[in-house]
Amino acid sequence: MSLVFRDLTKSYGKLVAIDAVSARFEPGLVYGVIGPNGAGKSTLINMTAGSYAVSSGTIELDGRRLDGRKKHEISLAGVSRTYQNIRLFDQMTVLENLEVCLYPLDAPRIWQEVFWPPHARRRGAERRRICEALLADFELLPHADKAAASLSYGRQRMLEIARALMRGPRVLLLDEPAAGLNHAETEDLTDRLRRLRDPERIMIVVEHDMDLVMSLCDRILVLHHGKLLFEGTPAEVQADAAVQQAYLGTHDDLDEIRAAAEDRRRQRGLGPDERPVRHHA
Ligand SMILES: Nc1ncnc2c1ncn2[C@@H]1O[C@H](COP(=O)(O)OP(=O)(O)OP(=O)(O)O)[C@@H](O)[C@H]1O
Repeated sequence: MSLVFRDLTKSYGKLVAIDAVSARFEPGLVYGVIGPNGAGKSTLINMTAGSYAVSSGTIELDGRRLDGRKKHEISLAGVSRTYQNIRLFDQMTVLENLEVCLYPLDAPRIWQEVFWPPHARRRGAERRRICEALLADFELLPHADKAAASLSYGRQRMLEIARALMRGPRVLLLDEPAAGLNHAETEDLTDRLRRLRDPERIMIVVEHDMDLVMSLCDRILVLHHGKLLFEGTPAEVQADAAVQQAYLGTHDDLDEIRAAAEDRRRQRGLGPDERPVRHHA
């Protein structure tokens, strides 16, 4: 099983946001996608998840085209995602936010639940058990019956990731999962994402937080103005002269990445991140 981009391109009018990107993703590995603001990272995620149409090129999973398919079809093919801006059902409970993911799977048998109450009760209990197990993994079980909107920002992020896992995705796309989290929450998130590594799963993480990317990912893709500038291990990315020169190596560019991370925190009404500055290059 692999996910393959071939000459993937996305244009918005005259702006080419993703420019002939080719890449292959293998299961069992965690991939980081980095690049300054506007490099095209979210566009890549949005095309893979079917939120944005592809302008040209192809996306294949297991040799089958994903591009051109509808969002729910791509989801059923095993692709799941989280969003840069958290998208939960705010008024629903934490548990209900997970439960809704199971209804489409139950849809073919839903008439049994309508006409046969004991079956509905049994299946309802089963759904609850599945959701509670996942909530326990994410330490959210004590909050199961609270409204999602009442959770702290960090817990909402965790709930969104838990929701993305509900159908056991083969491709998990995480768009800036650390955005707006403080230092301790980011470390906790990094540990959790490490535990989601699975021999059957491809994980792709778009992130500005270099500590998270460098410590979590097996391979990193560097995007620059929509083009794939470099792909390699964290050590290779940090050591590559071209990447250093074009992206990581200058303080201006590192400052640009940090400014983007701070920007995210400000957008979410959080204070500045006070962790010590660490240089990776
Ligand atoms: N729906 C859209 N319509 C028009 N232009 C868009 C749209 N979405 C993104 N763009 C543009 O495409 C380019 C790539 O944007 P994208 O959000 O993919 O970058 P990014 O690397 O994820 O940036 P950031 O780190 O700020 O999230 C940017 O110039 C952006 O303004």
